[in-house]
Amino acid sequence: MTFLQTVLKELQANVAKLETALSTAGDGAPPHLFEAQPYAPLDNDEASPPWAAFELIDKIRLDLKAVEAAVTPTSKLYLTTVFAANKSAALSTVAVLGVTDAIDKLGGQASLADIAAEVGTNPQKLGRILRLVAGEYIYREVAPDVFANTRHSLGLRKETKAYHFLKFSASEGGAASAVLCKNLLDVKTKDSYKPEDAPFAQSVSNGKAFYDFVSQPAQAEMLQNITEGVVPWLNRTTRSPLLLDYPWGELGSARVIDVGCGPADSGFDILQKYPKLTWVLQDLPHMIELVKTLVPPVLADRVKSGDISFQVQDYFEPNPARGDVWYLRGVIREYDDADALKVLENVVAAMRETKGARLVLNEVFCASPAIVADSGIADAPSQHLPYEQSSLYELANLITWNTYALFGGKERTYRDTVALLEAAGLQVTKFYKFRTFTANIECVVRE
Ligand SMILES: C[S@@+](CC[C@H](N)C(=O)[O-])C[C@H]1O[C@@H](n2cnc3c(N)ncnc32)[C@H](O)[C@@H]1O
Repeated sequence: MTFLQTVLKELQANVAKLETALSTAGDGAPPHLFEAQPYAPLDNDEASPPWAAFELIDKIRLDLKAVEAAVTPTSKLYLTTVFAANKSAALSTVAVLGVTDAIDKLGGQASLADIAAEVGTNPQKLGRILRLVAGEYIYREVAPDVFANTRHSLGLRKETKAYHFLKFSASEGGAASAVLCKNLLDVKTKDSYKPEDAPFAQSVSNGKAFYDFVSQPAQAEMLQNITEGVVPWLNRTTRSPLLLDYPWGELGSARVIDVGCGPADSGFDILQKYPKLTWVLQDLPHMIELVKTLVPPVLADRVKSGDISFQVQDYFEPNPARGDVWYLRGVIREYDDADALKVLENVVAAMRETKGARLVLNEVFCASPAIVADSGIADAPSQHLPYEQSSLYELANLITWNTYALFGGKERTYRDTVALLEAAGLQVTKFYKFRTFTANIECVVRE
Protein backbone atom coordinates (compact mmCIF):
# COMPACT_ATOMS: atom_id res chain seq x y z
CA MET A 1 0.00 0.00 0.00
CA THR A 2 1.24 3.52 -0.69
CA PHE A 3 1.81 6.02 2.12
CA LEU A 4 -1.31 7.98 1.22
CA GLN A 5 -3.46 4.88 1.12
CA THR A 6 -2.07 3.72 4.46
CA VAL A 7 -2.92 7.04 6.05
CA LEU A 8 -6.37 7.07 4.49
CA LYS A 9 -7.04 3.55 5.80
CA GLU A 10 -6.06 4.65 9.30
CA LEU A 11 -8.23 7.72 8.95
CA GLN A 12 -11.19 5.66 7.89
CA ALA A 13 -10.75 3.32 10.86
CA ASN A 14 -10.39 6.22 13.30
CA VAL A 15 -13.41 8.08 11.92
CA ALA A 16 -15.50 4.92 12.44
CA LYS A 17 -14.20 4.63 16.02
CA LEU A 18 -14.96 8.32 16.61
CA GLU A 19 -18.53 7.95 15.44
CA THR A 20 -18.99 4.96 17.72
CA ALA A 21 -17.49 6.85 20.67
CA LEU A 22 -19.77 9.83 19.99
CA SER A 23 -22.86 7.65 19.58
CA THR A 24 -23.28 7.67 23.37
CA ALA A 25 -22.97 11.45 23.65
CA GLY A 26 -25.55 14.16 22.98
CA ASP A 27 -28.36 12.77 20.85
CA GLY A 28 -26.03 10.14 19.42
CA ALA A 29 -25.75 11.83 16.03
CA PRO A 30 -22.32 11.98 14.34
CA PRO A 31 -20.64 15.40 13.86
CA HIS A 32 -22.22 17.78 11.37
CA LEU A 33 -20.46 20.77 9.81
CA PHE A 34 -22.65 23.11 7.76
CA GLU A 35 -25.72 23.39 9.98
CA ALA A 36 -25.91 26.55 12.05
CA GLN A 37 -26.09 24.78 15.39
CA PRO A 38 -23.34 23.64 17.76
CA TYR A 39 -22.43 19.96 17.82
CA ALA A 40 -22.94 19.55 21.54
CA PRO A 41 -20.63 16.57 22.24
CA LEU A 42 -17.62 18.52 20.92
CA ASP A 43 -18.47 22.22 21.10
CA ASN A 44 -19.72 22.69 24.64
CA ASP A 45 -16.86 24.13 26.69
CA GLU A 46 -18.82 23.54 29.89
CA ALA A 47 -18.62 19.78 29.32
CA SER A 48 -15.99 17.56 27.69
CA PRO A 49 -16.32 14.99 24.90
CA PRO A 50 -16.14 11.33 25.94
CA TRP A 51 -12.47 10.32 26.39
CA ALA A 52 -12.57 7.71 23.65
CA ALA A 53 -13.73 10.38 21.19
CA PHE A 54 -11.34 13.02 22.44
CA GLU A 55 -8.30 10.75 21.99
CA LEU A 56 -9.19 10.25 18.35
CA ILE A 57 -9.36 13.95 17.54
CA ASP A 58 -5.60 14.53 17.49
CA LYS A 59 -4.99 11.32 15.55
CA ILE A 60 -7.49 12.23 12.87
CA ARG A 61 -6.22 15.80 12.60
CA LEU A 62 -2.58 14.67 12.41
CA ASP A 63 -3.30 12.18 9.64
CA LEU A 64 -5.42 14.68 7.72
CA LYS A 65 -2.47 17.04 7.78
CA ALA A 66 -0.24 14.23 6.51
CA VAL A 67 -2.54 13.76 3.54
CA GLU A 68 -2.64 17.50 2.92
CA ALA A 69 1.15 17.88 3.18
CA ALA A 70 1.79 14.85 0.99
CA VAL A 71 -0.27 16.26 -1.86
CA THR A 72 0.98 19.87 -1.54
CA PRO A 73 4.03 21.18 -3.45
CA THR A 74 6.64 22.51 -1.02
CA SER A 75 6.55 26.17 -2.03
CA LYS A 76 2.74 26.15 -1.78
CA LEU A 77 2.97 24.61 1.69
CA TYR A 78 5.26 27.47 2.74
CA LEU A 79 3.01 30.09 1.21
CA THR A 80 -0.18 28.83 2.85
CA THR A 81 1.63 28.46 6.18
CA VAL A 82 3.30 31.85 6.18
CA PHE A 83 0.13 33.63 5.14
CA ALA A 84 -1.79 31.96 7.99
CA ALA A 85 -1.29 35.21 9.93
CA ASN A 86 -3.84 36.67 7.51
CA LYS A 87 -6.32 34.01 8.61
CA SER A 88 -5.72 35.10 12.18
CA ALA A 89 -6.47 38.72 11.24
CA ALA A 90 -9.52 37.67 9.20
CA LEU A 91 -11.03 35.65 12.04
CA SER A 92 -10.44 38.42 14.54
CA THR A 93 -11.93 40.98 12.15
CA VAL A 94 -15.17 39.11 11.46
CA ALA A 95 -15.53 38.54 15.22
CA VAL A 96 -15.04 42.23 16.02
CA LEU A 97 -17.33 43.34 13.19
CA GLY A 98 -20.06 41.07 14.51
CA VAL A 99 -20.67 39.22 11.23
CA THR A 100 -22.34 36.24 12.94
CA ASP A 101 -24.87 38.49 14.70
CA ALA A 102 -25.46 40.36 11.46
CA ILE A 103 -26.22 37.12 9.59
CA ASP A 104 -28.51 36.04 12.45
CA LYS A 105 -30.35 39.33 12.24
CA LEU A 106 -30.69 39.00 8.47
CA GLY A 107 -32.37 35.60 8.81
CA GLY A 108 -29.50 33.10 8.96
CA GLN A 109 -28.10 33.77 5.51
CA ALA A 110 -27.58 37.00 3.63
CA SER A 111 -25.92 38.68 0.69
CA LEU A 112 -22.54 40.29 1.12
CA ALA A 113 -24.13 43.66 0.39
CA ASP A 114 -26.60 43.26 3.25
CA ILE A 115 -24.02 41.88 5.72
CA ALA A 116 -21.58 44.66 4.85
CA ALA A 117 -24.29 47.31 5.28
CA GLU A 118 -25.20 45.83 8.66
CA VAL A 119 -21.61 45.89 9.97
CA GLY A 120 -20.66 49.11 8.18
CA THR A 121 -17.97 48.00 5.75
CA ASN A 122 -17.17 47.43 2.09
CA PRO A 123 -18.91 44.31 0.66
CA GLN A 124 -16.13 43.36 -1.76
CA LYS A 125 -13.44 43.43 0.94
CA LEU A 126 -15.69 41.69 3.45
CA GLY A 127 -16.32 38.93 0.91
CA ARG A 128 -12.61 38.29 0.54
CA ILE A 129 -12.21 37.97 4.30
CA LEU A 130 -15.28 35.77 4.66
CA ARG A 131 -14.03 33.38 1.98
CA LEU A 132 -10.77 32.98 3.85
CA VAL A 133 -12.64 32.08 7.02
CA ALA A 134 -15.14 29.92 5.12
CA GLY A 135 -12.12 27.88 3.99
CA GLU A 136 -11.85 26.83 7.64
CA TYR A 137 -15.58 25.95 7.63
CA ILE A 138 -16.37 28.98 9.76
CA TYR A 139 -19.26 30.41 7.63
CA ARG A 140 -20.52 28.90 4.41
CA GLU A 141 -20.99 30.48 1.00
CA VAL A 142 -24.39 29.07 0.07
CA ALA A 143 -24.56 30.81 -3.33
CA PRO A 144 -22.12 33.24 -4.95
CA ASP A 145 -21.82 36.25 -2.57
CA VAL A 146 -24.36 34.83 -0.11
CA PHE A 147 -23.08 33.67 3.28
CA ALA A 148 -24.65 31.67 6.09
CA ASN A 149 -23.67 30.80 9.62
CA THR A 150 -22.37 27.32 10.38
CA ARG A 151 -21.72 25.25 13.46
CA HIS A 152 -18.35 26.99 13.81
CA SER A 153 -19.44 30.59 13.29
CA LEU A 154 -21.94 30.63 16.16
CA GLY A 155 -19.19 30.89 18.77
CA LEU A 156 -18.34 34.32 17.33
CA ARG A 157 -21.61 35.90 18.49
CA LYS A 158 -20.85 39.01 20.52
CA GLU A 159 -22.50 37.52 23.62
CA THR A 160 -19.76 34.83 23.78
CA LYS A 161 -17.10 37.55 24.13
CA ALA A 162 -14.75 35.47 21.96
CA TYR A 163 -13.87 38.64 20.06
CA HIS A 164 -11.88 39.96 23.04
CA PHE A 165 -9.52 37.00 22.90
CA LEU A 166 -9.36 36.80 19.12
CA LYS A 167 -8.64 40.50 18.69
CA PHE A 168 -5.97 40.55 21.37
CA SER A 169 -4.25 37.45 19.99
CA ALA A 170 -4.28 38.70 16.42
CA SER A 171 -3.08 42.22 17.26
CA GLU A 172 -0.78 42.27 20.32
CA GLY A 173 0.08 38.56 19.95
CA GLY A 174 0.72 39.06 16.24
CA ALA A 175 2.92 42.12 16.79
CA ALA A 176 5.01 40.22 19.34
CA SER A 177 5.35 37.16 17.09
CA ALA A 178 6.60 39.36 14.27
CA VAL A 179 9.91 39.90 16.10
CA LEU A 180 10.45 36.25 17.06
CA CYS A 181 13.54 35.83 14.89
CA LYS A 182 15.18 38.94 16.34
CA ASN A 183 14.33 37.69 19.83
CA LEU A 184 15.95 34.31 19.16
CA LEU A 185 19.19 35.88 17.90
CA ASP A 186 19.69 39.02 20.02
CA VAL A 187 22.46 38.35 22.57
CA LYS A 188 20.42 40.01 25.33
CA THR A 189 17.24 38.04 24.75
CA LYS A 190 18.12 34.72 23.14
CA ASP A 191 18.86 32.79 26.34
CA SER A 192 16.55 34.80 28.58
CA TYR A 193 13.10 33.71 29.74
CA LYS A 194 12.36 36.98 31.52
CA PRO A 195 9.21 38.92 30.58
CA GLU A 196 11.20 42.10 29.90
CA ASP A 197 13.15 40.17 27.24
CA ALA A 198 10.07 38.65 25.58
CA PRO A 199 9.17 39.56 21.98
CA PHE A 200 6.27 41.69 23.32
CA ALA A 201 8.76 43.89 25.19
CA GLN A 202 10.85 44.23 22.02
CA SER A 203 7.92 45.13 19.81
CA VAL A 204 5.05 46.69 21.75
CA SER A 205 6.00 47.78 25.27
CA ASN A 206 9.37 49.44 24.83
CA GLY A 207 11.23 47.01 27.09
CA LYS A 208 8.55 46.71 29.77
CA ALA A 209 7.37 43.30 30.98
CA PHE A 210 3.81 42.54 29.83
CA TYR A 211 2.00 43.08 33.16
CA ASP A 212 4.10 46.16 34.05
CA PHE A 213 3.11 47.64 30.70
CA VAL A 214 -0.62 46.91 30.86
CA SER A 215 -0.82 48.08 34.50
CA GLN A 216 0.07 51.64 33.44
CA PRO A 217 -2.85 54.12 33.55
CA ALA A 218 -2.49 54.73 29.81
CA GLN A 219 -3.21 51.05 29.13
CA ALA A 220 -6.28 50.80 31.39
CA GLU A 221 -8.50 49.80 28.48
CA MET A 222 -6.16 46.98 27.44
CA LEU A 223 -5.95 45.70 31.03
CA GLN A 224 -9.72 45.71 31.38
CA ASN A 225 -10.06 43.89 28.08
CA ILE A 226 -7.58 41.27 29.31
CA THR A 227 -9.07 40.68 32.75
CA GLU A 228 -12.73 40.83 31.72
CA GLY A 229 -12.58 39.34 28.24
CA VAL A 230 -9.37 37.63 27.16
CA VAL A 231 -8.56 35.59 30.26
CA PRO A 232 -12.10 34.44 31.18
CA TRP A 233 -12.77 33.26 27.61
CA LEU A 234 -9.52 31.27 27.49
CA ASN A 235 -10.04 29.83 30.97
CA ARG A 236 -13.43 28.51 29.94
CA THR A 237 -11.69 26.26 27.41
CA THR A 238 -9.77 24.46 30.18
CA ARG A 239 -12.21 24.63 33.11
CA SER A 240 -14.26 21.49 32.53
CA PRO A 241 -11.23 19.18 31.99
CA LEU A 242 -9.48 20.65 35.03
CA LEU A 243 -12.52 19.78 37.14
CA LEU A 244 -13.19 16.36 35.64
CA ASP A 245 -9.85 14.89 34.55
CA TYR A 246 -8.07 15.05 37.89
CA PRO A 247 -9.66 13.17 40.84
CA TRP A 248 -10.14 16.19 43.13
CA GLY A 249 -12.99 14.35 44.84
CA GLU A 250 -10.61 11.63 46.07
CA LEU A 251 -8.68 14.25 48.04
CA GLY A 252 -11.59 14.38 50.53
CA SER A 253 -11.10 17.21 53.01
CA ALA A 254 -7.46 17.87 52.06
CA ARG A 255 -5.92 21.28 52.71
CA VAL A 256 -4.71 22.68 49.40
CA ILE A 257 -2.02 25.35 49.20
CA ASP A 258 -2.47 27.30 45.95
CA VAL A 259 1.04 28.70 45.36
CA GLY A 260 1.06 31.83 43.16
CA CYS A 261 -2.73 31.65 42.99
CA GLY A 262 -3.24 34.73 40.77
CA PRO A 263 -6.95 35.53 40.40
CA ALA A 264 -7.64 31.96 41.65
CA ASP A 265 -10.37 31.26 39.14
CA SER A 266 -9.37 27.59 38.97
CA GLY A 267 -9.30 27.24 42.77
CA PHE A 268 -12.74 28.83 43.06
CA ASP A 269 -14.12 26.50 40.38
CA ILE A 270 -12.65 23.43 42.10
CA LEU A 271 -13.98 24.51 45.50
CA GLN A 272 -17.50 24.89 44.17
CA LYS A 273 -17.49 21.38 42.74
CA TYR A 274 -15.56 19.73 45.61
CA PRO A 275 -16.80 21.55 48.74
CA LYS A 276 -14.96 19.35 51.28
CA LEU A 277 -11.57 20.74 50.27
CA THR A 278 -10.04 23.64 52.19
CA TRP A 279 -7.92 26.12 50.27
CA VAL A 280 -5.08 28.50 51.12
CA LEU A 281 -4.46 31.19 48.51
CA GLN A 282 -0.87 32.43 48.40
CA ASP A 283 0.52 35.25 46.26
CA LEU A 284 2.27 38.62 46.49
CA PRO A 285 0.51 41.42 48.46
CA HIS A 286 -1.16 43.24 45.53
CA MET A 287 -2.57 39.99 44.14
CA ILE A 288 -3.85 38.83 47.53
CA GLU A 289 -5.71 42.14 47.91
CA LEU A 290 -7.19 41.64 44.44
CA VAL A 291 -8.15 38.00 44.90
CA LYS A 292 -10.06 38.83 48.10
CA THR A 293 -12.38 40.90 45.90
CA LEU A 294 -12.84 38.09 43.37
CA VAL A 295 -14.33 35.43 45.67
CA PRO A 296 -17.62 34.26 44.10
CA PRO A 297 -20.60 35.09 46.38
CA VAL A 298 -21.43 31.37 46.77
CA LEU A 299 -18.05 30.89 48.51
CA ALA A 300 -18.31 33.91 50.84
CA ASP A 301 -19.35 31.77 53.83
CA ARG A 302 -16.35 29.53 53.32
CA VAL A 303 -14.09 32.56 53.63
CA LYS A 304 -15.85 33.51 56.87
CA SER A 305 -15.45 29.96 58.24
CA GLY A 306 -11.75 29.98 57.36
CA ASP A 307 -12.04 27.12 54.85
CA ILE A 308 -10.71 29.56 52.28
CA SER A 309 -7.85 31.70 53.54
CA PHE A 310 -5.36 34.18 52.10
CA GLN A 311 -1.62 34.38 52.75
CA VAL A 312 0.94 36.81 51.44
CA GLN A 313 3.82 34.53 50.54
CA ASP A 314 6.80 35.05 48.26
CA TYR A 315 7.47 31.65 46.72
CA PHE A 316 11.19 32.39 46.60
CA GLU A 317 11.16 32.42 50.42
CA PRO A 318 10.77 29.46 52.82
CA ASN A 319 7.08 28.59 53.02
CA PRO A 320 5.61 28.27 56.55
CA ALA A 321 2.26 26.89 55.34
CA ARG A 322 1.29 23.29 55.95
CA GLY A 323 -0.90 21.39 53.54
CA ASP A 324 -1.76 18.02 52.01
CA VAL A 325 -1.77 19.22 48.42
CA TRP A 326 0.49 21.85 46.90
CA TYR A 327 -1.10 23.19 43.76
CA LEU A 328 0.99 25.14 41.24
CA ARG A 329 -0.81 26.22 38.09
CA GLY A 330 1.18 28.06 35.44
CA VAL A 331 3.84 29.05 37.96
CA ILE A 332 7.07 27.31 36.98
CA ARG A 333 6.46 28.07 33.31
CA GLU A 334 7.41 31.65 34.16
CA TYR A 335 11.02 30.77 35.01
CA ASP A 336 14.26 29.36 33.72
CA ASP A 337 15.41 26.14 35.37
CA ALA A 338 17.45 27.78 38.13
CA ASP A 339 14.54 29.95 39.36
CA ALA A 340 11.92 27.25 38.85
CA LEU A 341 14.06 24.97 40.99
CA LYS A 342 14.16 27.58 43.78
CA VAL A 343 10.36 27.76 43.80
CA LEU A 344 10.04 23.98 43.85
CA GLU A 345 12.66 23.50 46.56
CA ASN A 346 10.77 25.84 48.90
CA VAL A 347 7.60 23.84 48.27
CA VAL A 348 9.41 20.54 48.83
CA ALA A 349 10.85 21.75 52.15
CA ALA A 350 7.32 22.62 53.33
CA MET A 351 5.89 19.35 51.98
CA ARG A 352 8.34 17.40 54.18
CA GLU A 353 6.39 18.68 57.21
CA THR A 354 3.19 16.86 56.18
CA LYS A 355 3.25 13.11 55.73
CA GLY A 356 1.96 12.04 52.35
CA ALA A 357 1.84 15.58 50.97
CA ARG A 358 1.61 15.74 47.21
CA LEU A 359 2.37 18.36 44.61
CA VAL A 360 -0.04 18.91 41.73
CA LEU A 361 1.47 20.78 38.84
CA ASN A 362 -0.85 22.10 36.13
CA GLU A 363 0.95 23.21 32.97
CA VAL A 364 0.93 23.05 29.20
CA PHE A 365 3.45 20.43 28.07
CA CYS A 366 5.16 21.07 24.74
CA ALA A 367 4.13 18.36 22.33
CA SER A 368 5.61 16.47 19.40
CA PRO A 369 3.15 15.80 16.57
CA ALA A 370 4.79 12.47 15.82
CA ILE A 371 8.22 11.02 16.47
CA VAL A 372 9.07 9.04 13.38
CA ALA A 373 12.45 7.33 13.32
CA ASP A 374 12.31 5.76 9.85
CA SER A 375 11.15 7.22 6.60
CA GLY A 376 9.21 4.65 4.62
CA ILE A 377 7.23 3.71 7.73
CA ALA A 378 4.48 1.23 7.16
CA ASP A 379 1.93 3.08 9.25
CA ALA A 380 0.31 6.47 9.73
CA PRO A 381 1.82 9.43 11.71
CA SER A 382 -0.98 9.16 14.27
CA GLN A 383 0.49 5.81 15.35
CA HIS A 384 3.61 7.73 16.44
CA LEU A 385 1.89 10.44 18.47
CA PRO A 386 3.62 10.42 21.89
CA TYR A 387 1.45 10.03 25.00
CA GLU A 388 3.29 11.95 27.73
CA GLN A 389 2.57 15.49 26.55
CA SER A 390 -0.36 17.87 26.33
CA SER A 391 -3.36 16.68 24.36
CA LEU A 392 -4.23 18.80 21.32
CA TYR A 393 -0.56 18.82 20.35
CA GLU A 394 -0.81 21.61 17.80
CA LEU A 395 -2.85 23.92 19.98
CA ALA A 396 -0.53 23.27 22.94
CA ASN A 397 2.49 24.34 20.89
CA LEU A 398 0.71 27.37 19.45
CA ILE A 399 -0.29 28.44 22.95
CA THR A 400 3.19 28.00 24.41
CA TRP A 401 4.71 30.14 21.65
CA ASN A 402 2.02 32.72 22.09
CA THR A 403 2.68 32.95 25.84
CA TYR A 404 6.41 33.11 25.14
CA ALA A 405 5.91 35.96 22.67
CA LEU A 406 3.89 37.90 25.24
CA PHE A 407 5.37 36.98 28.61
CA GLY A 408 8.63 35.11 27.99
CA GLY A 409 8.86 32.13 30.31
CA LYS A 410 9.99 28.61 29.67
CA GLU A 411 7.33 26.17 28.77
CA ARG A 412 8.66 22.63 28.90
CA THR A 413 8.12 19.15 27.59
CA TYR A 414 6.96 16.46 30.01
CA ARG A 415 10.55 15.12 30.07
CA ASP A 416 12.03 18.56 30.89
CA THR A 417 9.48 18.98 33.68
CA VAL A 418 10.11 15.57 35.21
CA ALA A 419 13.87 16.27 35.24
CA LEU A 420 13.21 19.55 37.08
CA LEU A 421 10.87 17.92 39.60
CA GLU A 422 13.39 15.18 40.28
CA ALA A 423 16.16 17.73 40.76
CA ALA A 424 13.96 19.37 43.42
CA GLY A 425 13.69 16.05 45.30
CA LEU A 426 10.30 14.97 44.00
CA GLN A 427 9.13 11.72 42.49
CA VAL A 428 6.41 11.69 39.86
CA THR A 429 3.52 9.41 40.82
CA LYS A 430 1.13 10.02 37.96
CA PHE A 431 0.56 12.00 34.78
CA TYR A 432 -3.04 13.09 34.28
CA LYS A 433 -3.74 13.87 30.69
CA PHE A 434 -6.65 16.29 30.24
CA ARG A 435 -9.20 16.77 27.50
CA THR A 436 -7.59 20.12 26.72
CA PHE A 437 -4.08 21.51 26.22
CA THR A 438 -3.15 21.54 29.92
CA ALA A 439 -2.37 18.48 32.06
CA ASN A 440 -1.47 17.63 35.66
CA ILE A 441 1.67 15.97 36.96
CA GLU A 442 1.31 14.65 40.49
CA CYS A 443 4.35 13.96 42.67
CA VAL A 444 5.47 13.22 46.20
CA VAL A 445 8.69 13.91 48.05
CA ARG A 446 11.31 11.27 47.20
CA GLU A 447 12.31 9.35 50.35
C1 LIG B 1 1.18 33.03 35.63
S1 LIG B 1 0.42 33.56 37.08
C2 LIG B 1 -0.43 32.09 37.54
C3 LIG B 1 -1.57 32.41 38.39
C4 LIG B 1 -2.49 31.27 38.77
N1 LIG B 1 -1.81 30.16 39.38
C5 LIG B 1 -3.32 30.83 37.59
O1 LIG B 1 -3.23 29.69 37.19
O2 LIG B 1 -4.08 31.65 37.07
C6 LIG B 1 1.73 33.64 38.26
C7 LIG B 1 1.31 34.19 39.61
O3 LIG B 1 2.47 34.18 40.45
C8 LIG B 1 2.49 35.36 41.21
N2 LIG B 1 3.86 35.65 41.62
C9 LIG B 1 4.86 36.22 40.90
N3 LIG B 1 5.98 36.28 41.61
C10 LIG B 1 5.69 35.74 42.82
C11 LIG B 1 6.46 35.50 43.99
N4 LIG B 1 7.74 35.83 44.05
N5 LIG B 1 5.85 34.90 45.03
C12 LIG B 1 4.54 34.57 44.98
N6 LIG B 1 3.75 34.76 43.90
C13 LIG B 1 4.33 35.34 42.83
C14 LIG B 1 1.91 36.41 40.30
O4 LIG B 1 1.40 37.50 41.07
C15 LIG B 1 0.84 35.62 39.57
O5 LIG B 1 -0.39 35.71 40.25
